[in-house]
Amino acid sequence: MTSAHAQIPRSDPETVAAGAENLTKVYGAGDTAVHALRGVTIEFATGEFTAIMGPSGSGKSTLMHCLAGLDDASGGRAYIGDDNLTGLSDKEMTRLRRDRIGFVFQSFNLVPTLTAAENITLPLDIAGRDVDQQWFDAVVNRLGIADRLGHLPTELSGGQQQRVACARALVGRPAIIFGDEPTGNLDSRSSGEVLSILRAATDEFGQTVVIVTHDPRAASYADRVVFLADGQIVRELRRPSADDVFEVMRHLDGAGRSGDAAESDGSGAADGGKHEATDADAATDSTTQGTEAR
Ligand SMILES: Nc1ncnc2c1ncn2[C@@H]1O[C@H](COP(=O)(O)OP(=O)(O)OP(=O)(O)O)[C@@H](O)[C@H]1O
Repeated sequence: MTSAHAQIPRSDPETVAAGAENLTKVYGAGDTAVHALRGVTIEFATGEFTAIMGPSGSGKSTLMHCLAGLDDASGGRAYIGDDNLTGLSDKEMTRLRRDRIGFVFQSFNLVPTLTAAENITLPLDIAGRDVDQQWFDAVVNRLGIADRLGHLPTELSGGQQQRVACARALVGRPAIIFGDEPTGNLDSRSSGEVLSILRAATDEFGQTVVIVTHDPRAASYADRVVFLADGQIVRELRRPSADDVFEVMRHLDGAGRSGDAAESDGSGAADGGKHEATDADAATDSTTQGTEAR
C-alpha cells in the first residue's frame, strides 16, 4: 500500500483524500510574527488513518485547521480531493466543509438542547440531505450508542458524548474526518473506544481519518504518524507501536528544548537507529525525503 501510494500523482482524488503543498502560516507581522507552518508538503491517502504529533507549539492544530478549511494559510495550497481550498469563496468553503469533511473536537461541540440523535443528523439536516437510516443504524450500533439516542448531551458521559460526535462525523459519509485531540478529554477506556471507531472508519467504512494527538497510544492506532517540529514535518512512522512514537517524541521534545528541533531531527532522529520501527516505504515517501533533505 505504502510504496504504491508514494508514486501516485499528487491531487489524484481517487487515491489522495487531502493534502498540502508548501503550506505556510504566519501569525502577526514584523518582529512579533510567528511562523507556525514553514512549508509543509504532505498527502493523506484515501482510506488511511494518520496521526499528527509534535511538541507543543509545533504547528499541529494550525496545520489541521488549514487542511480542514477552518483557517486560511499564508502561502502554498491545501486541498481536499481536487478542490484547492485557497480559491474557494466563503460559501463554497462552507459547502465543502459540510459535504466532504467530518470533525471531531476535543470539546465534543454538541448542541446542548438537542438529543444525541438530533446532534448526529444536524449537519445533514442543515444541508437538507436525507438521512440514510440503514447507515445511521449501522453507525450508532457500531458506536454502542443506540440506546442513548433520545438523551441530551448532559445526560451522557464524556465517552458517550464523544461517540455521538464521532457518529455525527461519520453519518454523512464525508470523504475525510479530522480530529483535533479527539481523545484529549477522555479516560483511557473511552479513549480506546473512540480510537477503535476511528480505526473502523477507515477499515470498515473506507473513510480517511487525520487526527492531532499528544498521546503515543492514540497515535499507535494510526497507519501513519507524522511528526511536526517548528512548523515543519521532520519524521514519519508507519504502523508504529506506542513505544516507537514515544521514542521519537522524546527526541523531539529534547531537541525543542535545546532550541532547534527541526534541524537536529534532520540529522539525528531520522538516522538515529530507530528504523526498525519505520516501514521501509516511509523512507521512500516524498514528504519524508523532502523534509530530511532540508
Ligand atoms: N491565533 C494565533 N495568533 C498568534 N499565534 C498563534 C495563533 N495560533 C497559534 N499561534 C502560534 O503558532 C504556533 C503553532 O501553534 P499550534 O496551535 O498550531 O501548535 P500545536 O502544535 O497545535 O500546539 P499544542 O500542542 O500546544 O496545541 C505557536 O507558536 C502558537 O503560539
